Amino acid sequence: MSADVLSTEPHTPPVGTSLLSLTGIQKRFGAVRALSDVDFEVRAGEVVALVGDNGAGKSTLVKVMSGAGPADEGSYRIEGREVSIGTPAAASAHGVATVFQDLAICDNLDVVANLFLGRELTRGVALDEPEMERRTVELLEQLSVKLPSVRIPMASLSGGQRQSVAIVRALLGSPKVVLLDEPTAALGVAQTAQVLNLVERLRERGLGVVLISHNMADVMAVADRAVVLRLGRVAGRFDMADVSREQLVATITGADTNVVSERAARVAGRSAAAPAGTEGNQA
Ligand SMILES: Nc1ncnc2c1ncn2[C@@H]1O[C@H](COP(=O)(O)OP(=O)(O)OP(=O)(O)O)[C@@H](O)[C@H]1O
Repeated sequence: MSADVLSTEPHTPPVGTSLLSLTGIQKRFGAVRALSDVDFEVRAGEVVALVGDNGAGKSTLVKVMSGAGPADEGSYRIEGREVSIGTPAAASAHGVATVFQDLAICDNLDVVANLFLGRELTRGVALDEPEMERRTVELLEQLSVKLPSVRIPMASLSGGQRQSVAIVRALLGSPKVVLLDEPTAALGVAQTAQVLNLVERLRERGLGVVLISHNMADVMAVADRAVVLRLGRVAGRFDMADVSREQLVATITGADTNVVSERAARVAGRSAAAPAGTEGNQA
Protein backbone atom coordinates (compact mmCIF):
# COMPACT_ATOMS: atom_id res chain seq x y z
CA MET A 1 0.00 0.00 0.00
CA SER A 2 1.30 3.44 -0.85
CA ALA A 3 2.41 5.70 1.94
CA ASP A 4 -0.14 8.40 1.14
CA VAL A 5 -3.22 6.25 1.63
CA LEU A 6 -3.73 7.89 4.99
CA SER A 7 -2.92 11.27 3.56
CA THR A 8 -4.49 13.94 5.68
CA GLU A 9 -4.63 16.44 2.84
CA PRO A 10 -8.04 16.76 1.18
CA HIS A 11 -7.96 15.85 -2.51
CA THR A 12 -11.18 17.53 -3.47
CA PRO A 13 -11.73 20.31 -6.02
CA PRO A 14 -12.90 23.78 -4.89
CA VAL A 15 -16.06 24.03 -2.80
CA GLY A 16 -19.14 24.06 -5.02
CA THR A 17 -17.65 21.97 -7.83
CA SER A 18 -20.01 19.23 -8.97
CA LEU A 19 -18.49 15.97 -7.76
CA LEU A 20 -21.15 13.40 -8.56
CA SER A 21 -24.17 13.96 -10.71
CA LEU A 22 -26.85 11.57 -11.86
CA THR A 23 -29.43 12.37 -14.51
CA GLY A 24 -32.45 10.46 -15.76
CA ILE A 25 -31.85 7.45 -13.53
CA GLN A 26 -34.27 4.55 -14.07
CA LYS A 27 -34.24 1.29 -12.18
CA ARG A 28 -36.75 -1.55 -12.31
CA PHE A 29 -37.11 -4.75 -10.34
CA GLY A 30 -39.47 -6.78 -12.52
CA ALA A 31 -42.74 -4.86 -12.52
CA VAL A 32 -41.60 -2.48 -9.76
CA ARG A 33 -40.27 0.89 -10.91
CA ALA A 34 -37.92 1.57 -8.01
CA LEU A 35 -36.49 4.77 -9.56
CA SER A 36 -38.01 6.89 -12.31
CA ASP A 37 -36.20 9.77 -13.96
CA VAL A 38 -34.16 10.68 -10.87
CA ASP A 39 -31.63 13.53 -11.03
CA PHE A 40 -29.24 13.93 -8.11
CA GLU A 41 -26.11 15.96 -7.52
CA VAL A 42 -23.60 16.46 -4.72
CA ARG A 43 -20.96 19.18 -4.80
CA ALA A 44 -17.68 19.64 -3.00
CA GLY A 45 -18.11 20.86 0.57
CA GLU A 46 -21.80 20.11 0.97
CA VAL A 47 -23.96 17.61 2.79
CA VAL A 48 -26.99 16.47 0.80
CA ALA A 49 -29.65 14.54 2.70
CA LEU A 50 -31.49 11.86 0.79
CA VAL A 51 -34.80 11.32 2.52
CA GLY A 52 -38.01 9.44 1.88
CA ASP A 53 -40.41 6.98 3.41
CA ASN A 54 -39.88 3.22 3.47
CA GLY A 55 -39.75 1.93 -0.07
CA ALA A 56 -39.21 5.40 -1.58
CA GLY A 57 -36.07 4.27 -3.39
CA LYS A 58 -33.26 5.60 -1.19
CA SER A 59 -31.35 2.32 -0.91
CA THR A 60 -31.78 1.68 -4.60
CA LEU A 61 -30.33 5.11 -5.40
CA VAL A 62 -27.43 4.57 -3.00
CA LYS A 63 -26.72 1.27 -4.73
CA VAL A 64 -26.67 3.06 -8.08
CA MET A 65 -24.18 5.61 -6.72
CA SER A 66 -22.04 3.02 -4.96
CA GLY A 67 -21.90 0.67 -7.94
CA ALA A 68 -23.61 -2.12 -5.98
CA GLY A 69 -26.72 -1.98 -8.19
CA PRO A 70 -26.20 -0.02 -11.41
CA ALA A 71 -29.09 1.83 -13.04
CA ASP A 72 -30.94 0.50 -16.05
CA GLU A 73 -30.80 3.93 -17.68
CA GLY A 74 -29.41 7.37 -17.00
CA SER A 75 -26.05 9.03 -16.83
CA TYR A 76 -23.48 9.09 -14.04
CA ARG A 77 -20.94 11.90 -14.02
CA ILE A 78 -17.91 12.43 -11.84
CA GLU A 79 -16.70 16.02 -11.91
CA GLY A 80 -18.71 16.54 -15.08
CA ARG A 81 -17.25 13.58 -16.96
CA GLU A 82 -19.56 10.69 -17.84
CA VAL A 83 -18.39 7.41 -16.36
CA SER A 84 -19.60 3.85 -16.28
CA ILE A 85 -20.02 2.61 -12.71
CA GLY A 86 -20.89 -1.07 -12.80
CA THR A 87 -19.24 -2.27 -9.59
CA PRO A 88 -18.31 -0.98 -6.13
CA ALA A 89 -14.66 -1.13 -7.21
CA ALA A 90 -15.40 1.22 -10.12
CA ALA A 91 -17.19 3.67 -7.80
CA SER A 92 -14.30 3.52 -5.39
CA ALA A 93 -11.78 4.11 -8.19
CA HIS A 94 -13.74 7.26 -9.10
CA GLY A 95 -13.61 8.52 -5.53
CA VAL A 96 -17.01 7.42 -4.24
CA ALA A 97 -16.93 5.64 -0.87
CA THR A 98 -19.93 4.10 0.87
CA VAL A 99 -20.53 3.27 4.52
CA PHE A 100 -23.40 0.79 4.56
CA GLN A 101 -25.52 0.18 7.64
CA ASP A 102 -23.85 -3.10 8.55
CA LEU A 103 -20.48 -1.24 8.82
CA ALA A 104 -18.55 -4.40 7.86
CA ILE A 105 -16.47 -4.22 11.01
CA CYS A 106 -14.54 -7.08 12.63
CA ASP A 107 -15.55 -6.94 16.30
CA ASN A 108 -12.66 -9.04 17.57
CA LEU A 109 -10.00 -6.83 15.94
CA ASP A 110 -8.86 -3.50 17.31
CA VAL A 111 -9.39 -0.08 15.71
CA VAL A 112 -6.02 -0.01 13.93
CA ALA A 113 -6.53 -3.49 12.47
CA ASN A 114 -10.01 -2.57 11.27
CA LEU A 115 -8.82 0.63 9.60
CA PHE A 116 -6.04 -1.17 7.76
CA LEU A 117 -7.84 -4.44 7.09
CA GLY A 118 -6.79 -5.62 3.65
CA ARG A 119 -4.37 -2.72 3.17
CA GLU A 120 -1.91 -3.31 5.97
CA LEU A 121 1.37 -1.40 6.02
CA THR A 122 4.44 -3.57 6.08
CA ARG A 123 8.11 -3.14 6.83
CA GLY A 124 9.97 -5.93 5.08
CA VAL A 125 7.82 -8.99 5.66
CA ALA A 126 6.42 -7.84 9.02
CA LEU A 127 3.41 -5.65 9.68
CA ASP A 128 4.42 -2.10 10.49
CA GLU A 129 2.22 -1.80 13.59
CA PRO A 130 3.79 1.41 14.97
CA GLU A 131 3.26 3.27 11.69
CA MET A 132 -0.33 2.03 11.31
CA GLU A 133 -1.05 3.09 14.88
CA ARG A 134 0.57 6.49 14.37
CA ARG A 135 -1.49 7.19 11.27
CA THR A 136 -4.67 5.98 12.92
CA VAL A 137 -4.19 8.32 15.88
CA GLU A 138 -3.34 11.21 13.56
CA LEU A 139 -6.41 10.78 11.39
CA LEU A 140 -8.77 10.33 14.35
CA GLU A 141 -7.35 13.47 15.93
CA GLN A 142 -7.78 15.48 12.74
CA LEU A 143 -11.38 14.41 12.53
CA SER A 144 -11.97 15.00 16.25
CA VAL A 145 -13.01 11.39 16.81
CA LYS A 146 -12.43 10.47 20.42
CA LEU A 147 -11.88 6.84 21.36
CA PRO A 148 -10.70 5.35 24.66
CA SER A 149 -7.85 3.64 22.77
CA VAL A 150 -7.05 2.53 19.23
CA ARG A 151 -5.86 -0.79 20.60
CA ILE A 152 -9.11 -2.08 22.00
CA PRO A 153 -11.40 -4.47 20.15
CA MET A 154 -14.19 -2.83 18.19
CA ALA A 155 -16.69 -4.81 20.27
CA SER A 156 -15.93 -2.62 23.28
CA LEU A 157 -16.71 0.66 21.53
CA SER A 158 -20.08 2.43 21.60
CA GLY A 159 -22.36 2.46 18.56
CA GLY A 160 -21.34 6.04 17.75
CA GLN A 161 -17.65 5.23 18.03
CA ARG A 162 -18.07 2.16 15.80
CA GLN A 163 -19.90 4.24 13.21
CA SER A 164 -17.17 6.89 13.40
CA VAL A 165 -14.45 4.30 12.81
CA ALA A 166 -16.35 2.92 9.82
CA ILE A 167 -16.59 6.43 8.36
CA VAL A 168 -12.90 7.14 9.01
CA ARG A 169 -12.00 3.86 7.33
CA ALA A 170 -13.96 4.96 4.25
CA LEU A 171 -11.66 8.01 4.04
CA LEU A 172 -8.51 5.91 3.66
CA GLY A 173 -8.89 5.71 -0.09
CA SER A 174 -9.07 9.54 -0.26
CA PRO A 175 -12.60 9.66 -1.69
CA LYS A 176 -14.27 12.82 -2.96
CA VAL A 177 -17.77 11.67 -2.11
CA VAL A 178 -18.90 9.71 0.93
CA LEU A 179 -22.31 8.01 1.03
CA LEU A 180 -23.57 7.42 4.56
CA ASP A 181 -26.49 5.01 4.80
CA GLU A 182 -28.49 5.79 7.97
CA PRO A 183 -25.37 6.51 10.05
CA THR A 184 -27.31 7.43 13.18
CA ALA A 185 -29.96 4.71 13.09
CA ALA A 186 -30.18 3.10 16.52
CA LEU A 187 -27.80 5.61 18.15
CA GLY A 188 -28.51 7.56 21.33
CA VAL A 189 -28.44 11.35 21.54
CA ALA A 190 -24.75 11.77 22.49
CA GLN A 191 -23.59 9.16 19.98
CA THR A 192 -25.65 10.76 17.24
CA ALA A 193 -24.04 14.12 18.02
CA GLN A 194 -20.61 12.47 17.74
CA VAL A 195 -21.40 11.11 14.28
CA LEU A 196 -22.96 14.39 13.09
CA ASN A 197 -19.81 16.21 14.24
CA LEU A 198 -17.81 13.88 12.05
CA VAL A 199 -20.11 14.63 9.12
CA GLU A 200 -19.30 18.33 9.69
CA ARG A 201 -15.59 17.53 9.57
CA LEU A 202 -16.05 15.75 6.24
CA ARG A 203 -17.76 18.81 4.81
CA GLU A 204 -14.95 21.03 6.14
CA ARG A 205 -12.47 18.84 4.29
CA GLY A 206 -14.32 19.66 1.06
CA LEU A 207 -15.89 16.27 0.59
CA GLY A 208 -19.34 15.81 -0.84
CA VAL A 209 -21.46 13.91 1.67
CA VAL A 210 -24.71 12.10 0.91
CA LEU A 211 -26.62 11.44 4.11
CA ILE A 212 -29.43 8.91 3.90
CA SER A 213 -31.64 9.37 6.92
CA HIS A 214 -35.10 8.92 8.36
CA ASN A 215 -34.24 11.30 11.16
CA MET A 216 -35.44 14.83 10.38
CA ALA A 217 -33.61 16.31 13.37
CA ASP A 218 -30.31 15.00 11.98
CA VAL A 219 -31.16 16.26 8.52
CA MET A 220 -32.10 19.71 9.82
CA ALA A 221 -28.94 19.79 11.95
CA VAL A 222 -26.32 18.90 9.40
CA ALA A 223 -27.55 18.99 5.80
CA ASP A 224 -27.15 21.90 3.38
CA ARG A 225 -29.75 20.53 0.99
CA ALA A 226 -32.30 17.74 0.99
CA VAL A 227 -33.65 15.67 -1.85
CA VAL A 228 -36.93 13.91 -1.10
CA LEU A 229 -37.79 10.68 -2.88
CA ARG A 230 -41.34 9.41 -2.99
CA LEU A 231 -42.43 6.30 -4.87
CA GLY A 232 -39.16 6.30 -6.79
CA ARG A 233 -39.38 9.90 -7.99
CA VAL A 234 -37.89 13.15 -6.74
CA ALA A 235 -40.78 14.77 -4.84
CA GLY A 236 -38.87 17.84 -3.71
CA ARG A 237 -35.50 19.56 -3.45
CA PHE A 238 -34.81 22.00 -0.66
CA ASP A 239 -32.14 24.28 0.69
CA MET A 240 -32.23 23.61 4.41
CA ALA A 241 -32.19 27.34 5.12
CA ASP A 242 -35.57 27.65 3.39
CA VAL A 243 -37.48 24.60 4.60
CA SER A 244 -39.20 23.61 7.81
CA ARG A 245 -39.25 20.16 9.27
CA GLU A 246 -43.01 20.07 8.65
CA GLN A 247 -42.57 20.88 4.94
CA LEU A 248 -40.04 18.08 4.65
CA VAL A 249 -42.34 15.59 6.36
CA ALA A 250 -45.29 16.67 4.20
CA THR A 251 -43.19 16.14 1.06
CA ILE A 252 -41.99 12.76 2.28
CA THR A 253 -45.49 11.53 3.04
CA GLY A 254 -47.16 13.27 0.13
CA ALA A 255 -49.76 14.65 2.52
CA ASP A 256 -50.40 18.28 3.29
CA THR A 257 -51.70 17.32 6.71
CA ASN A 258 -50.30 14.73 9.07
CA VAL A 259 -49.74 14.52 12.80
CA VAL A 260 -46.50 16.50 12.56
CA SER A 261 -47.94 19.35 10.50
CA GLU A 262 -51.13 19.37 12.57
CA ARG A 263 -49.21 19.64 15.82
CA ALA A 264 -47.01 22.36 14.32
CA ALA A 265 -50.15 24.28 13.38
CA ARG A 266 -51.54 23.86 16.92
CA VAL A 267 -48.23 25.01 18.41
CA ALA A 268 -48.14 28.01 16.06
CA GLY A 269 -51.70 28.87 17.11
CA ARG A 270 -50.81 28.68 20.79
CA SER A 271 -47.61 30.66 20.25
CA ALA A 272 -49.61 33.43 18.58
CA ALA A 273 -51.92 33.56 21.60
CA ALA A 274 -49.16 33.24 24.23
CA PRO A 275 -46.12 35.42 24.97
CA ALA A 276 -43.06 34.63 22.80
CA GLY A 277 -40.80 31.88 24.11
CA THR A 278 -43.49 29.96 25.96
CA GLU A 279 -43.53 27.10 23.46
CA GLY A 280 -40.62 25.27 21.89
CA ASN A 281 -40.47 24.56 18.17
CA GLN A 282 -39.80 20.84 18.46
CA ALA A 283 -42.86 19.61 16.58
N1 LIG B 1 -33.93 -6.48 -4.98
C1 LIG B 1 -35.17 -6.05 -5.13
N2 LIG B 1 -36.10 -6.82 -5.75
C2 LIG B 1 -37.36 -6.36 -5.93
N3 LIG B 1 -37.80 -5.17 -5.50
C3 LIG B 1 -36.92 -4.38 -4.87
C4 LIG B 1 -35.58 -4.77 -4.65
N4 LIG B 1 -34.94 -3.77 -3.99
C5 LIG B 1 -35.86 -2.80 -3.81
N5 LIG B 1 -37.04 -3.15 -4.35
C6 LIG B 1 -38.26 -2.34 -4.38
O1 LIG B 1 -37.90 -1.04 -4.85
C7 LIG B 1 -38.60 -0.04 -4.13
C8 LIG B 1 -37.60 0.90 -3.47
O2 LIG B 1 -36.93 0.20 -2.40
P1 LIG B 1 -35.73 0.80 -1.56
O3 LIG B 1 -35.20 -0.30 -0.71
O4 LIG B 1 -34.77 1.47 -2.48
O5 LIG B 1 -36.46 1.89 -0.68
P2 LIG B 1 -35.91 2.71 0.59
O6 LIG B 1 -36.33 4.10 0.38
O7 LIG B 1 -34.46 2.45 0.76
O8 LIG B 1 -36.72 2.06 1.78
P3 LIG B 1 -36.27 1.80 3.33
O9 LIG B 1 -36.24 3.13 3.98
O10 LIG B 1 -37.39 0.94 3.82
O11 LIG B 1 -34.96 1.09 3.30
C9 LIG B 1 -39.50 -0.77 -3.14
O12 LIG B 1 -40.77 -0.91 -3.73
C10 LIG B 1 -38.84 -2.10 -2.99
O13 LIG B 1 -39.77 -3.09 -2.62
